[in-house]
Amino acid sequence: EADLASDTAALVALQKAMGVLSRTRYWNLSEKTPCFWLGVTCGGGRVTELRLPGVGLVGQLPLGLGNLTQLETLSLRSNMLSGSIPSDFANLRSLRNLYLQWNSFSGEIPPVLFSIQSLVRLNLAHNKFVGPISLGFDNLTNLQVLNLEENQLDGIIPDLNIPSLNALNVSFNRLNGSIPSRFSDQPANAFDGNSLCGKPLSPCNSEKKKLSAGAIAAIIIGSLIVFLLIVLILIFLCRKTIKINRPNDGQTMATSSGRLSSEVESAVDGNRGGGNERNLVFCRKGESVFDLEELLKASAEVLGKGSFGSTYKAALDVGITVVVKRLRDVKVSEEEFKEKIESLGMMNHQNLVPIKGYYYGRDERLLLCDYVSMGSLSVHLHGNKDPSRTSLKWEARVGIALAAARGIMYLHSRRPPTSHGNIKSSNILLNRSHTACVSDFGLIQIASPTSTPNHVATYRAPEVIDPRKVSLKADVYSFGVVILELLTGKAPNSAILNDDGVDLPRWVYSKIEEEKTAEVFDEELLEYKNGLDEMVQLLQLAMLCTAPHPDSRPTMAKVTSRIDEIYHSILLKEQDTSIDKFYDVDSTVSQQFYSADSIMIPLPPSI
Ligand SMILES: Nc1ncnc2c1ncn2[C@@H]1O[C@H](COP(=O)(O)OP(=O)(O)OP(=O)(O)O)[C@@H](O)[C@H]1O
Repeated sequence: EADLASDTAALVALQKAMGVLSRTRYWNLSEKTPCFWLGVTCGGGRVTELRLPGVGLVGQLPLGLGNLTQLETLSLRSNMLSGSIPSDFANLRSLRNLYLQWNSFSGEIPPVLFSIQSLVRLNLAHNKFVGPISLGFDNLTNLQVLNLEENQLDGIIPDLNIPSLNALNVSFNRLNGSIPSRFSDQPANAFDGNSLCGKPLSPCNSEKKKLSAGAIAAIIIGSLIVFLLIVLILIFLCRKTIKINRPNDGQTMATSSGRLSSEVESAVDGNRGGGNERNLVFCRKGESVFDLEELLKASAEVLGKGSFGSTYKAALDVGITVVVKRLRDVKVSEEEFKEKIESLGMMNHQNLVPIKGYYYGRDERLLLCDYVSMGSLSVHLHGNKDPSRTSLKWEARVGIALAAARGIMYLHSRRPPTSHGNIKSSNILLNRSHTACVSDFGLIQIASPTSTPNHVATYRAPEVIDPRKVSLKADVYSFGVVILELLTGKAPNSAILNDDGVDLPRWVYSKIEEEKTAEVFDEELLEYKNGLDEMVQLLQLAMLCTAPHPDSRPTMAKVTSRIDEIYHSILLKEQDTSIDKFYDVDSTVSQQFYSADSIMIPLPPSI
């Protein structure tokens, strides 16, 4: 007979398989009941909810979870789970909500899911499921929401007969054919990124009328003429130098586009000839799926002009989008440049933006990295002050700080340790899962900043006179400024501060000294009255990081573990208040990161 003891056994099996849960702080085995463990909710003496989103679970789910026969909600979203779904999930007879999105589950959609008839919401989006969408879904007679977005599913969309289903999303798979008419009232974007036709997308050309030979010949000749005209226009356009408008503000995305060649081709050409043609060098085998010619042909957009030169987003014809950085002022020899970039290219961590490769010519040095699509932290915090915009939630801010800290800690823990040298909010980028990744690491040691924009200096530790002489402790200082930026919502180079001639740490110090600590926090954070303790803890950490003397600053390892504790304490509180909006009610992760409305709650005058 199943009881709380068998629930506990299931959780212990999960804990054993998932290293991260072994930290007794979160799942303390000496407690009599698991009902107070992180992410666990009980009802009627049994475990009814298990929510562990984004806690770093890695590997395959073990057998045993099937013991949780009263479980109603299982959320393991945004982890790094892989493999398949254990067969004993068939025993989860009460399961209504299963959220497994943003993991790396693979193989065909496991048939065991089709036996969980109680399912109401099933989210398998952003995994690596392959194969067809099975008619087995028809067994799920209570299903209301099915999200299969961004997997690698192929074949047709079967005519699933699930009367309760009111939201289906199969976008970004490899599906083809016509959309069954029963799904024609779904939004068109639920089918994007496939080869589908029929309502709500454009109609399928099912009726092929017979054409005469003459008509066919006329169509072919007509198409050829149009094709030739297009080619001629394209050749004309490519020869003409297309001026790319640069944005005035480095944080604004340019909208006008042209070819990358219009910016860099002449300088690259200068390196060619004499039988000494140079090409792109890729850091990892298997990435060299395009060459310099193709890169130059890519359509390009200026992302901004940073301290090392201009940065472009280049969309190649092969379907890959990369970021190209022109390093204006490379100070090291070619040999040193190659060695350094190749060693930076070996840095492999989920919170770093990987360097893909480079081009080294006489007049032109290009650096290639992955394009990170959801914009920089700087843009999210300060980009658009339109009152109707959505603000970055408190939990998301701390999650970003934690992810960035992990990326930087990875650099610091290399042998020999690598300093980042240029930590700031425009170098912390958010990927599609809103995970923060740190970019531009190590570049300061090979390229001199062409200019020293004000905003670089505002992140720089006071002891750093020569920006190339960076240290691990100087990184900790810059990261401390980023934390203050997250807490205050103020850009370190903002006019309010700079007009008074103070930098962000000094402004915060002065507020604390005046006993006006409450004024330090971003107004948008005031709605999280429950988070005040953690805000103060994070503020204390940021103050330590920005201590004027480098020896007084903690190491990145200490900073990371402290933020980790603060983050988990926030998760635990959310758990206590069981605010459903925090997790999974919606099928998209992004909606969980932002809150639209901010309610002003007065803080005590001093803390
Ligand atoms: N890999 C990337 N993916 C997406 N956006 C990027 C990427 N790298 C840079 N950006 C964005 O492009 C813009 C310009 O970047 P760039 O690195 O040239 O300048 P910066 O970050 O402002 O200053 P710095 O050169 O000192 O790092 C910034 O808004 C940055 O957030």
